[in-house]
Order: sequence, then structure tokens, then C-alpha cells
Amino acid sequence: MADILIVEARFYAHLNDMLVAGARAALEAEGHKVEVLTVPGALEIPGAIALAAEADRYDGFVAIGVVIRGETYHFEIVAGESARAIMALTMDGIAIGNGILTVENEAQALVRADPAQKDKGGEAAKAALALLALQDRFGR
Ligand SMILES: Nc1c(NC[C@H](O)[C@H](O)[C@H](O)CO)[nH]c(=O)[nH]c1=O
Ligand SMILES: CC(=O)[C@@H](O)COP(=O)(O)O
Repeated sequence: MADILIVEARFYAHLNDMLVAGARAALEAEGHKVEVLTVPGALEIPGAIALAAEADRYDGFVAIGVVIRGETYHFEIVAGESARAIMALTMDGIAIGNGILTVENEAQALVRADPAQKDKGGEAAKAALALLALQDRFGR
């Protein structure tokens, strides 16, 4: 049994609820313990994971959020920098599944967030578990 922290950016609450539900279901189906930490936006997710990882209480993390393209370059910053920083933490050996959607519109997000459709929250949770299994395999 692993202790997993879901870090969710509640920028689009109704979409996040679906993503978190999918992630939680995938983790609890395999008997893992789940906590949820909420931050304002996707840009805060990597910093929150870095802080939580220092506390040494969690085996792995699932990043949950939705970034929808607006009118300005802000989309590129939020989508790209959150992914870049999560990847940097992953390369430091922290098991993170990235479930931050980066989409053109809400319709794309709905299909991907819905656990009964593309279930990207559940997919991210399974990715975190896959990295944890690799840590076990390689003795980290
Ligand atoms: N536009 C979106 C944001 N923007 C907010 C940033 O993530 C951040 O909270 C702010 O710049 C303060 O540091 N966040 C999302 O999660 N989704 C968006 O579409
Ligand atoms: C992440 C975004 O692109 C969006 O929320 C910001 O919208 P805008 O570029 O229209 O300010």
C-alpha cells in the first residue's frame, strides 16, 4: 500500500472534480491511501509537490489540473512551465503522474476529464504507480 498525494489546481472546479474522481478511483481500487491538496492554479502544482516531497510522507504524487487556451501567451506559460517543472521533479526521482490537461476548449477538457470517457485522471494515477513500481525494481 502506498501513500499518494493528489495535488489539484482548482482553476476549473467542475473539470477538476472529474479528474480527481478518476485518479482517486484508480488508486483506491488497488488499495492505496489517498490525500488531496488544493492549490490555485497549475503553476503552483510543482512547487506544492516539491514542498510535500520534502516532508517525506508520501510515496508518490498525481498532478491534476486543466489549462484552457485563452487569448494571450499565458496558455503557453502555464501549460509549458507546469509540465517542465513536473518533469524536473520526476528526473529528481519523485514519482509523479501528470494529469494536467492542456486543451483548446472546455469540450476537449470534458471528454478527457470524465472517468467514463478518456479518464485522464485515472491514467495519471496509474502512471504514478508505474514509476513507484520502477523505484521498487531499481531499489530506490
Ligand atoms: N490560466 C490558467 C491558470 N492560470 C493561473 C496560474 O496557474 C497561476 O495560478 C497564476 O499565474 C498565479 O501564479 N491556471 C490553471 O490551472 N489553468 C488555467 O487555464
Ligand atoms: C491559461 C490561459 O491561457 C487562460 O486562462 C488565460 O487567458 P487569456 O490569455 O485570455 O488571458
